[in-house]
Amino acid sequence: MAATSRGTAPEPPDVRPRLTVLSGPSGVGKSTVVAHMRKVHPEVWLSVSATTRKPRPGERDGVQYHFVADDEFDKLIANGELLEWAEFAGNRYGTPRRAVLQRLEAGEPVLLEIDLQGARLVRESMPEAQLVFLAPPSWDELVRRLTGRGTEPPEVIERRLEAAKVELAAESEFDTTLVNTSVEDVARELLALMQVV
Ligand SMILES: Nc1nc2c(ncn2[C@@H]2O[C@H](COP(=O)(O)OP(=O)(O)O)[C@@H](O)[C@H]2O)c(=O)[nH]1
Ligand SMILES: Nc1ncnc2c1ncn2[C@@H]1O[C@H](COP(=O)(O)OP(=O)(O)O)[C@@H](O)[C@H]1O
Repeated sequence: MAATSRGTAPEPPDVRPRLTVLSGPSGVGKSTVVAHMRKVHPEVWLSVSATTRKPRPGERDGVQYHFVADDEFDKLIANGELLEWAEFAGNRYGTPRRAVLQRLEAGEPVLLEIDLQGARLVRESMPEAQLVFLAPPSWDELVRRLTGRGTEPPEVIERRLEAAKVELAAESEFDTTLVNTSVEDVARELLALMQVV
């Protein structure tokens, strides 16, 4: 043992709020869980992504997403303004870098709700992030939820179900799996993982 380390106190536990990444197949209930969590704990900060997807009815710019044109998204990438980005089912999605880093530096927990490719990129650039996988109770229930939401035409649902198969196969890459049977239970478990409660 090196002399300099003798008698030194053990490292204090790492109490820095961590970056938490929530991922899971389209239709599993990520947005529903996050909306419930924010209703119960409005102080929890959720990153608002930029996307080239068109808004769904009821979605507002700057709330669910920053809805941007293709060339604007190109600029965000070129200027290094995205922490990560990915193409998902024909649209691009990315996490604005500055806002996330500012919150983490201010000591606040941060939640990203992003796809599998984005989760992998975050793991590479920020290995201290915790990756949480939201799983459906069953494949049939996932199909029911995605179809029942009624926001996408059949060909888009088909594309998202193809992506879902890939996402489900990657569950073991995540630190924790939460099965979305009850929105309230999952939201509570997620808050506990984020050390909010
Ligand atoms: N990589 C990445 N994925 C994102 C980002 N924002 C949203 N996503 C993911 O993109 C996918 C499609 O999102 P969306 O079109 O809103 O559909 P929904 O999640 O099925 O309601 C989901 O898996 C989201 O988690 C982001 O900033 N980066
Ligand atoms: N625990 C749950 N039980 C039943 N239905 C759910 C549950 N969680 C979400 N849903 C429903 O499933 C559909 C997809 O949820 P959504 O939050 O849009 O998924 P995602 O954001 O993962 O694509 C919505 O119609 C939502 O109301």
